[in-house]
Amino acid sequence: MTQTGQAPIFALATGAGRAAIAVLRLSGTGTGPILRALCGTLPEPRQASLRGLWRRAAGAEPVLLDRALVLWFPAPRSYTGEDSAELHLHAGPAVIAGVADALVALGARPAEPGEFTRRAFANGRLDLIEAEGIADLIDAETEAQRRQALGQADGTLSRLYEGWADRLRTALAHQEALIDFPDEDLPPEVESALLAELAALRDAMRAHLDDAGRGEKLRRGLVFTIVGPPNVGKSSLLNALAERDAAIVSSIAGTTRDAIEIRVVLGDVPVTLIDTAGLRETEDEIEAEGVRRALFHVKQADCVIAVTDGTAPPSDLPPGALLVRNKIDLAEHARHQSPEGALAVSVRQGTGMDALRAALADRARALTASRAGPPLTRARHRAAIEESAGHLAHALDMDWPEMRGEELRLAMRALGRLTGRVDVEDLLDTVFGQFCIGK
Ligand SMILES: Nc1nc2c(ncn2[C@@H]2O[C@H](COP(=O)(O)OP(=O)(O)OP(=O)(O)O)[C@@H](O)[C@H]2O)c(=O)[nH]1
Ligand SMILES: [K+]
Ligand SMILES: [Mg+2]
Repeated sequence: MTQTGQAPIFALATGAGRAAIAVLRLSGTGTGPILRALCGTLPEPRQASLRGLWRRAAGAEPVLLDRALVLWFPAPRSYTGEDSAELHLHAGPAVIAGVADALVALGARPAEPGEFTRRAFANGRLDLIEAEGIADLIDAETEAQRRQALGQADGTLSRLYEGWADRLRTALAHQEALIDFPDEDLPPEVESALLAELAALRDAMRAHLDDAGRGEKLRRGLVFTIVGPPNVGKSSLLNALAERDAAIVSSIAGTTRDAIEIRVVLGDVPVTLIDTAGLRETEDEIEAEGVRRALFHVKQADCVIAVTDGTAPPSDLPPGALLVRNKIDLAEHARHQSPEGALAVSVRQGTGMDALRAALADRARALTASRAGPPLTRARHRAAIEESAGHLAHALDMDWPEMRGEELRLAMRALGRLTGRVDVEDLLDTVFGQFCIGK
């Protein structure tokens, strides 16, 4: 990883679309001279200064492109750790294009997605876990997601993993002492303390892994699938929760065929709510495909909302399904007994809907609320920690010190890949490719 000498890159840091201001970011060797060519003099470091931005071509009159606030961040005190700048332009497309052209003429090139953050990583400004936290912060839609992402971006999660890596390093040093001085009279406590520490570390990792994917679910959002027999009011329920007519409702059984997905926020967690075809035996080929899709979405769901109108709920409901008995406004349905634990509602009249919304929000929170400590948030982290814990478990099974040492080294490596300390070149494209351009 190179520390310096990176070519200058630029990108819009703000989104596309009509706006008052567009922030253009510039970073890399040569940012200073480019800025000077563009606006005459370098502003004071880290102070917003109003400057005219000029295009100067040989043999032509200089052209004023915009008057903009310019910020100059000399290395290393910048996001990337390189010489960087921000241009706060008027956000018109012609202004942005004109300045971009001028930057290209001055030797800069448009940035790849995530390239600024990748440089920040290369310059040791943040580790991989923190970089992923920044990507999540950009994507966070709810307060709960924001909190989790910030805990990762600000290093809380990295400190947990670094703490394990430090303990492992110490354990490895003790193990090596046992290998190097087999005949010395090392007190027997050294080995027993080492084994106890390895077991404690393995258990800490397992406890962190064994969290039912809470952090990963909060990051991604949840899937709640609505199922039930035809005509019980599944689509009506989806529309009520979405507060719009997303799905067709009719008195004809078999109305819904394709699964219909909408995004809602329940309990401060983004949830994809899926309405499905009514479950029944059918000769109709299209409806049968709808039923097949419904069952697929039941399998994928974090929570199944099983709707009935007082008739028997679908058999084979997954454990934890939320039972909803609809149409209690109708006399012929009101006399049915609610299945145990079912919420009785009338989607049409709104009866019981607040209780149902509250129950769904509770469910969403329960599936995602972190327990002790910062949660695991990505499959990449899970894989590395599983690998590390696996090597620790092997190490504990080994009687030969050399083999135990080898397992400990492998456990270290897996942890090192987490924060990006070792062996990560092949990972970088995957991690940074997920970023938007300009970050
Ligand atoms: N009386 C009453 N009718 C309702 C209620 N909820 C839905 N309905 C009616 O029940 C009928 C079926 O509603 P849908 O929402 O299409 O039912 P569905 O379960 O999606 O039906 P399929 O997609 O065909 O499986 C419609 O005529 C709705 O207006 C309710 O709470 N009370
Ligand atoms: K229907
Ligand atoms: Mg329907």
